[in-house]
Parts: sequence; C-alpha cells; structure tokens
Amino acid sequence: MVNYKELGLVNTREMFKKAVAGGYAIPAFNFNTMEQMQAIVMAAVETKSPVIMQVSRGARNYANPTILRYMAEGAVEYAKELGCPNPEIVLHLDHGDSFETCKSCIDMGFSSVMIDGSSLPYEENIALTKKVVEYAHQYDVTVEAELGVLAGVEDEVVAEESHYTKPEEVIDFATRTGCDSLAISIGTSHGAYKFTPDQCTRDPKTGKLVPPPLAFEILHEIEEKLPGFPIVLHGSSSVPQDCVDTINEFGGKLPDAVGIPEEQLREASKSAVCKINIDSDSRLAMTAAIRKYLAENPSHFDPRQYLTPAREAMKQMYIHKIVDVLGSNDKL
Ligand SMILES: O=C(CO)COP(=O)(O)O
Ligand SMILES: O=C[C@H](O)COP(=O)(O)O
Ligand SMILES: [Zn+2]
Ligand SMILES: [Zn+2]
Repeated sequence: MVNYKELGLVNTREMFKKAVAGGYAIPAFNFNTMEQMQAIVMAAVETKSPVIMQVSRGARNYANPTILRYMAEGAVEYAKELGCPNPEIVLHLDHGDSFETCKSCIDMGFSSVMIDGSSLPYEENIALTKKVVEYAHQYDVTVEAELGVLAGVEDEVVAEESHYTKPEEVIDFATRTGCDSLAISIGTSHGAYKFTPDQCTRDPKTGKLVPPPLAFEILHEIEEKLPGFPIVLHGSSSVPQDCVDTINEFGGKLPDAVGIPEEQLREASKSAVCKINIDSDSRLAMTAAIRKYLAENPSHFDPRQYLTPAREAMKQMYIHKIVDVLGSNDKL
C-alpha cells in the first residue's frame, strides 16, 4: 500500500475548484509509453500547467501496471529536473470497470480513479460508484463517475443507442454517490471516427466533413442543477487534419476521420467542464511523425531515430491543447 502523496502526486480536488472558477480546463492525456509520458511532462512544465496523466485498462495490459505507476512517480521527478519545483501531476485511472480495478490502483499510488458504471442500470451505477467513493475517500483519492452513454465505433455503441446525460438525474446521482466529478455525454465519443459521414455536412470549399455541434444546452442545464460541480468530457480529440493527411500521404489509410472542433472545446473549457480527455490526438501525432520519418529515411532502424520526432510532435500537440484550447497554462 502506497499513498500517492508519498510519490509527490496530487488529487483533482483543488485543481478542479480552480479550473471551474478560472474558466479553464485541465488536460487529461492518456499514456502507454515512455515517450508519451516524457512529452506530457515537457509540455506541462514548459507551459506551467497542471496535468492529469491517465492510464486505461488497456494501458495497464500493454505496459504493466507497476511499470506505469513508476513512470508516473518518475514523471514528478522529471518535472522537477526540468525546472518545475512544485509540479501538479495527477495519476488517474481512466474508465475503471470494477471496484477491484479501482482499489488496485488506489493501493498502488493513484491519486484519482474513474469508475465507469455508465453502461449499468442507474441504481447499479450509483451503488458501484458509491462503493468506490467510500474506499477512495479514506485515502483522499478523488473519484470521477459517468452518467450517460457515449456513442462511437470504439465504444461499440451506435448513435441511436447512445444517450445524452439526463440533467434531471445529476443532482440525485452526485448527492447519493459522493463522486468528485462527473463525466457526461453531450455528443463526444472515443477514437478517430467520432461521426459517420452521414452525421456530418461537407464544407463546400474544402470537401472536408463538418461534424454536428455538441449539445451545449444539456451542459448548461447540468451546470444550473449542480453549480460549480466539476464536469468531465471524454472523447475530446480533435483529430487534427494535418496528422490525418500525413498518415494518409505516407502509406496510412484513415479516410474521413473526424473529431471535435477545437472551437467547441475552447467554449466547453470556459464552463464547468474542468477535465478534457485527449488520447487519440496523441496517437495520431505519434503515428504521423513515425510514418513520415520512416518513409523519408528508409535505411534507419534505430527506434530512437523515429521516436525522437514522434515525441516532439506529441509535445507540440500537448502544448497547443494547453495554451490554445484549454487555457490551463501559467497556473503553477
Ligand atoms: O476519452 C478519452 C479517454 O478516456 C479519449 O478520447 P479520444 O479518443 O477522443 O482521445
Ligand atoms: O477510453 C479510451 C481511451 O482512449 C483509452 O483507450 P485504450 O483503452 O485503447 O487504452
Ligand atoms: Zn464510459
Ligand atoms: Zn474516455
């Protein structure tokens, strides 16, 4: 049993309070590899931003839970080495599926966990979330819950089956579970294909897909019901067209990939939305840089050669999100 405070990590409580009051959002970047972790820390230090480093169950399977935990501990030390004496780094479990997964993360030093009971019946979601909250709060670990179902290919949910969060449920849910933040469904979804072409319109000039807007009216209703309560947006990658184009130019095949326009994330950041989850954009930046590098340098085979520009591309992407979209820079 290790408490996150011994590792120099922080929970989300104060961070979210300041973000809601200040009209900005904290970036929550997923990491699976050392290069992603380094790029996240470099970007956060350079921009003086608090940051949430999050680990999915898939990441734990890929990289090993213990290794990821030590990487997060290393991230705190690395931030100090880069010149940030008091970094604010959260180690968060993304989409925890059971009490046991959440407990295992809390016991190994995570400062925040998500329990995703969104696919369960309402009362079961409440019971599971409450159980995780009761355990987590003993160790001052914060808990994110989810209400409403995200659509999208990655979630294997078709648009008709997805449902937006019902504003009339949020007070009851937040009160009875005691959760610290709430992920809601207002039209975002996971992955690089957030909308099918028939859900979009086409820009007559560029021929590019223009996705439908997020349901801001639902977000605003939720804000009215729970004033100041921290709201989380999953599935918030923008799927940068330049990355998609580079991938396609150098042998990839991502036709009609489409994300959430940054303008809408900028607007959301100013509201009670105080955590914005971005994973796919990091994958796209990394893959685009690697494909380009290898196509242009066919004789190179040292991973450090192609992972260096890949890490740099992710770092620039993270900096762009922090400074130009979420507004969490200069907060340390
Ligand atoms: O929500 C996410 C992680 O929980 C990531 O969403 P994206 O697939 O849009 O990056
Ligand atoms: O929720 C989705 C995140 O992007 C994590 O994805 P993953 O489960 O493939 O690691
Ligand atoms: Zn979910
Ligand atoms: Zn998610």
